[in-house]
Amino acid sequence: MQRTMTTPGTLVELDEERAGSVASDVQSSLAGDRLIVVANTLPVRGERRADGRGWSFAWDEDSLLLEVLYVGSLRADVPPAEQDDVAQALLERFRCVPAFLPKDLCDRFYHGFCKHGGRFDRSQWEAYVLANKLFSQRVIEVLNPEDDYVWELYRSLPVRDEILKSLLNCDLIGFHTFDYARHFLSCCSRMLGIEYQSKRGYIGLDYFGRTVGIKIMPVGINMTQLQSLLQHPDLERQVAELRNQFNRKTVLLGVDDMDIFKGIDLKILAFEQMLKTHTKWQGRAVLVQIANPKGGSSKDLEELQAEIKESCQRINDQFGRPGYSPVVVINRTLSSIERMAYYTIAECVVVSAVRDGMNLTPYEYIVCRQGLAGFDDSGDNRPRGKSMLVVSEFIGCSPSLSGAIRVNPWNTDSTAEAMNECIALSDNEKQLRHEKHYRYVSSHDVSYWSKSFIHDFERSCRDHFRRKCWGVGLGFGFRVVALDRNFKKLTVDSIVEDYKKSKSRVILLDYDGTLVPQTTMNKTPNETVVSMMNTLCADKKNVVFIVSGRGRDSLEKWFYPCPELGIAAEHGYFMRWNRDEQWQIQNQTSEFGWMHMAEPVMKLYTEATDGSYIETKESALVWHHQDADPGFGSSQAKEMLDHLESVLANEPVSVKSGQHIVEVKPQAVSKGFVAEKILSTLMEKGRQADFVLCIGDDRSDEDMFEKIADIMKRSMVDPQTSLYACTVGQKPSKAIYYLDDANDVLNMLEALADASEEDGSGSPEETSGLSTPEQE
Ligand SMILES: O=P(O)(O)OC[C@H]1O[C@H](O[C@H]2O[C@H](CO)[C@@H](O)[C@H](O)[C@H]2O)[C@H](O)[C@@H](O)[C@@H]1O
Repeated sequence: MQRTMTTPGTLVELDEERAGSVASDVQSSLAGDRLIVVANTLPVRGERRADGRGWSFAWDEDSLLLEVLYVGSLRADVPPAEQDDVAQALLERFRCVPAFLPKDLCDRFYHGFCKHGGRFDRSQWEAYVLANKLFSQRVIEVLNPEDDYVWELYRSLPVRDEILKSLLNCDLIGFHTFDYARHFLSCCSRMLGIEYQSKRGYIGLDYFGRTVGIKIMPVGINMTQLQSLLQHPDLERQVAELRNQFNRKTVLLGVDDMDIFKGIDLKILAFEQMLKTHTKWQGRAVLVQIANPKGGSSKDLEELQAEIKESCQRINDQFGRPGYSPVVVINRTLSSIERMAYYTIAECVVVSAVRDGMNLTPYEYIVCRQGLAGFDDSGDNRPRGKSMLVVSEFIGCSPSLSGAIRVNPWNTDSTAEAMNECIALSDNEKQLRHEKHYRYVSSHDVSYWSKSFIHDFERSCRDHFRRKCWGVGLGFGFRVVALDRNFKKLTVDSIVEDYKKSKSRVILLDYDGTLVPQTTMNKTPNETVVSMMNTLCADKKNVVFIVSGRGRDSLEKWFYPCPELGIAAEHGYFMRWNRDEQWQIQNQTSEFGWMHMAEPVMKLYTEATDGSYIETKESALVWHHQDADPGFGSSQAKEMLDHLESVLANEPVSVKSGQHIVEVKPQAVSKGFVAEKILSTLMEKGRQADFVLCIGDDRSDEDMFEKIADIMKRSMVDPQTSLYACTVGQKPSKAIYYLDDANDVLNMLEALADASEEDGSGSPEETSGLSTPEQE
């Protein structure tokens, strides 16, 4: 996040000095453009020295190493007294900034919250929040908001609102697969009502004035690192030992962390099934399962381990013989070289996780099976390696491995068949599949992935230098908001002051979402609103209008007790200056043949979208989807908007979406024209306005804000006019002011009502007069 200023509560601008005051000693020693990677664990392994004095650290060769500054936790329990020294050493030697998480917190946040598939546990969620807080404190210590890019690597996203909204403070959010991104986008739509747009191949979500980029790119492995391990002198020896141990048997291999999502139990059952149905493999095939212990304990994990043990016992009893154990489970963490030796001898790797992030096991396997041989000299550029994969369709690497056999791991029979097919295929077929995979894995490695991300990252942040971002709120309420430089909260004192000074005022008020909250079921204005309208209207300096998309019947009924109130209904198709006046009809629109074209289209969508309905107004048709399934309703609305636009392309209408509605209305009708009409009528009567207040919450109100700004330029109002164009809710708008909600609007109007004079006082020449042009 660049150029972001953070402050609790409402919008208050921080000056550059204060914003930069988070700079620490660490930061000043690492000045310049930097990328900070925040991840659960640092790519460093730490061990207490044998003599017990101090610590030794080394890069973790299983991690993805990038030339960046890392912030993350350390996989070692460092006592508080030693933490400062360890932090200093890690920063100087590894560019790593450790967040020291107490072991108990680590267990609850990672093994508990992130890895537990059962019921929601609030204390684990609190641990997750606390752990993230500790991470963020470390990030803040080293962050230079003007120069740094922060890249956060999340491993799981199991909680809804808070995590979703916090994530949307980012500029770019990456996913390994389209499938994961699709779920995320659907959550944004269903929970927050935000729809994505796709422009030139890039997906973006508009949120609080910013565009949050969505990137889909699976991570790769570190080819350089793996290839150097392939040259390790121990590898050849270890491969030879394993070949000897498995003595020409066909090895199927599983390499997984021991946790409840990896489907190790399902894999073993499928292997048993394969031995039963394809008996030729009895005595010839071995399943080697490396189960890397990850620490942590739970009832689920204990049950799983007991089940695995029991299955292995059963299979080995039934199919084993001297010198042959069909299932071998290795319950320890292997060194990288040992693991590579197993990959090298395996005919097939089986990944049967029921859920996983990316899972790079198949990628490592493919590279090991290629070995250092490169391409042979037969001239056809064909690698000599053979590799076969059975992969769960629920893991991130699955879509990239087009030569693998994809399975639903819950389906034991089909996984068993896939295992058989993999090992039984011809060598030629195995080579072709391997070739395809190797080309992909070797070209889409981690450096390709990180370059692509950094490129998109820079593109997403490019705009920041032109716009102003603000940090608003605290904790989970924190949002990054990009707004126009002049956008500010409307303060009651300043508007009241201008109100009192002015002599001819125009007050234009939208209805839904402005005078009544969008969430209220009963839309009738309450007594306070009615009485406030009357007080404002009683001041002869005021012209007050309700400017709404609603039909004239309801507005007329609701505001019957307000005889002096002007009403513009159906976005101004109908207008009257007070209750005694006849409705004026926007006379440029008399052709409504388009309704016969629009209605059947809306009917189609209504039939297909449970909870939706059509509202037929005198000049417009509205399709409502507020009561439909949120995700489905908004996707149908999008589709309908396109559909109507193409059907009505040659008609004089506009098709617009609003708060859970899609509306078709005459082109010549808009709230902007209403504003223009009122102000020009007053000007013609020599009562140019010198105070204009215009408030609204949705897109149709933006027409008013735009038109009023234009009117100011065209001198239709007094050059000294106090112009208050105000949107409801902090969001990008053509208005210069905002109020937070309908409550704020009512408080502000109440202050204006209090400052009003019942008969407008002043001398007659000073008043604008409320009589309509017609009455005069
Ligand atoms: O211009 P406004 O005063 O903001 O009115 C705009 C629309 O208001 C009505 O729709 C709204 O209320 C409906 C419930 O009464 C709700 O279902 C919908 O989502 C809201 O947008 C009215 O029915 C529309 O014709 C107006 O255009």
